[in-house]
Amino acid sequence: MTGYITKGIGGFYYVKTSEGVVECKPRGIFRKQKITPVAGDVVTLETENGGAVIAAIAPRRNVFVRPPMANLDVLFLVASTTQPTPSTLVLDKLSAIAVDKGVQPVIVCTKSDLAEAEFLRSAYEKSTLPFIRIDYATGEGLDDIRHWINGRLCAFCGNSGVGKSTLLNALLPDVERQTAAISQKLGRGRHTTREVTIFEAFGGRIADTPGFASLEASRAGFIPKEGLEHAFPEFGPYLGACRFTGCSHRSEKGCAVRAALAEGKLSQTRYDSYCAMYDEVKDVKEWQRPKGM
Ligand SMILES: Nc1nc2c(ncn2[C@@H]2O[C@H](COP(=O)(O)OP(=O)(O)OP(=O)(O)O)[C@@H](O)[C@H]2O)c(=O)[nH]1
Ligand SMILES: [Zn+2]
Repeated sequence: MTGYITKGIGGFYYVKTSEGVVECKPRGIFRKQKITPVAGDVVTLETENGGAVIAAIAPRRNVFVRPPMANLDVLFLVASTTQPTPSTLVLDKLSAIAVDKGVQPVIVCTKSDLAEAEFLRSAYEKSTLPFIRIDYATGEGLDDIRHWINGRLCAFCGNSGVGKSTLLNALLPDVERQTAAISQKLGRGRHTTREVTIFEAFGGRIADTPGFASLEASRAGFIPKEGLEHAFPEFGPYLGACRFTGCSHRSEKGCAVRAALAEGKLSQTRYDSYCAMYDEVKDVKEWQRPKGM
């Protein structure tokens, strides 16, 4: 029997299969191999001593350590127009890590009733990142989010106070009922919201990830300087067209990326974020790079 892990608590895992949610433990072999199953993992279950055990974990498309989850398709980067003030650098760092891990970032702008969304919209207009403006008065943007969720495993991340819970509740008014239903099945009295929990909704899956509230780019991933240009997908058409191979796109003559920027084909804030990220990693030596990210 196969399924995917919806939640893991205290060494137990809850696996959604075609026959419902099954509580199980991983086989001892995983501990020996130092592999920890995480929410989102696709697993094969077998019966051992009358109980279900995780016998195999399918190869992961990607994995995050904090919050622990695997096989993410879409990361919604939630930013508010104000309160808190948005930072394109933070958004660009997180989106770069997402792209580097093969996750589609989608920028979601909240609190459009409190301040203009124009600053954020124009920052992403020349990027390839989808930009969704939410307006609860008209319902604008909510269908776009539902479309992105359809058929995919998604998570929401953003600073405290940007409006993630508000958005989730607007999308899924019965979220509390679902949470209750799932925790009842979990039994054992372990009712906690600290763990990643995956819900099914809108033809896809949403990971409720408390940890993504404080997702810190520096902990979530490390992109070496050679990889950085690929984490800004809109640079793609210009890569390889620079005069010098190995061009860092900062000050070299004949740089096609800078030419595109000068022609207004690229966003200045995105380019500035690229340069800031490049500066942060340019002197990090091979042996100093964080492992396992
Ligand atoms: N005016 C306005 N207020 C909003 C909007 N979205 C959220 N808020 C308010 O902003 C505050 C924070 O919203 P939350 O949904 O709790 O934010 P969060 O991102 O879940 O915050 P954490 O739980 O701390 O991570 C609440 O008082 C919300 O009512 C919006 O679109 N417009
Ligand atoms: Zn260049």
